[in-house]
Amino acid sequence: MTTTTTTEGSAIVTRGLTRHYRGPGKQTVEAVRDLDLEIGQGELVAFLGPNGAGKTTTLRMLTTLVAPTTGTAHVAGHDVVTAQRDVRRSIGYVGQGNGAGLQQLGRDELVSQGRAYGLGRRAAHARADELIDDLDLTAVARRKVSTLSGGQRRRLDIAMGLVHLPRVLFLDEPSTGLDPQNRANLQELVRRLHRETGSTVVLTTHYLEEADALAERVIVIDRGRMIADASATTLKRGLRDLVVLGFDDESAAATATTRIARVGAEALVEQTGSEVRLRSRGAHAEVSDLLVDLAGQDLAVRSVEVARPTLDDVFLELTGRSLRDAHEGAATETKQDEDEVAA
Ligand SMILES: Nc1ncnc2c1ncn2[C@@H]1O[C@H](COP(=O)(O)OP(=O)(O)OP(=O)(O)O)[C@@H](O)[C@H]1O
Repeated sequence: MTTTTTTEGSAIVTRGLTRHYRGPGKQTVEAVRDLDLEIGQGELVAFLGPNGAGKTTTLRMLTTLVAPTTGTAHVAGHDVVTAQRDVRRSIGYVGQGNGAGLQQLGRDELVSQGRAYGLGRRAAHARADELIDDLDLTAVARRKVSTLSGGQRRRLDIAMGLVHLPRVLFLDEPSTGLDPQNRANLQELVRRLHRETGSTVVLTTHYLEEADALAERVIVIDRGRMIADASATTLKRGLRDLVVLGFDDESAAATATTRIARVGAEALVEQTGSEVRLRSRGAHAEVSDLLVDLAGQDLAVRSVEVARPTLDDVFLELTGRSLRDAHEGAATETKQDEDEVAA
């Protein structure tokens, strides 16, 4: 059965999308709560949030792998509950595990995937060769999957997700576990794919830098709820720069902290050893006035660093917690696999 949403041009539309699981002690875990979302054709979107925020559950509902408890979701115009086959035909999904079979050659995996999506033998071979070319997989394609590096396997997984030219590509934490160089390569690959194919790309990440560098739109998720939805630039607009002033020693920094707090031009003064950290809206203008004032007090500033706001600052502003801390805290929680509340 094919259903069509009323929202023209949208790749993804959700209304009140919610998923509960049964957690330890039989209490209900609200993994995703009341998500209203609209993602247009051709957008590149990142779901950003700490461990356990609900990113994977959202992706699994949008890819028909998990049924919503309540609410609705349409992907490429099809209902994820009543038109699962249509949804699956329209999407590519690269999950957190490696999708490729270990003993197969990379190219054979691509061909098998094409066949699984209904391509004829000749078409599946042609598509595999096209992807090998496009994604620079020539060396990878001739080797057994078990011998590939983490970065090579992720690239092969992405190629497998693209075999049937999906309208919407979902990537669940594509660069987790990769070293910085491979992460940068993978991000470049995603950017290029998005540019060249015009597909909608939705990825999850808990790397702030990745969301910042890659996505046109960042949807911040925390504790199952969407708490922000905008471009990284818009999210950071209005937040203060971080200014770190270095002094000769702790006592000079303490005197400077008192002075800065008294002058009151800057906000959130905090001393750590011989450094003073503060937030400033117009760091460049304010800091030069401050340096003149401190020099007038015989307080020599030995170093000045000014950092623009990051997405971590956005998360802190929204939740009162740093994303990095939230991430570590949640990582200690246990997952109760296979103990799901029936939808
Ligand atoms: N199968 C399951 N059974 C019970 N609880 C689950 C299950 N899957 C997820 N959860 C719980 O649902 C919440 C959301 O988990 P989810 O995996 O969606 O988060 P996430 O943002 O993708 O995290 P990560 O970055 O660690 O992948 C967590 O509290 C998690 O423990």
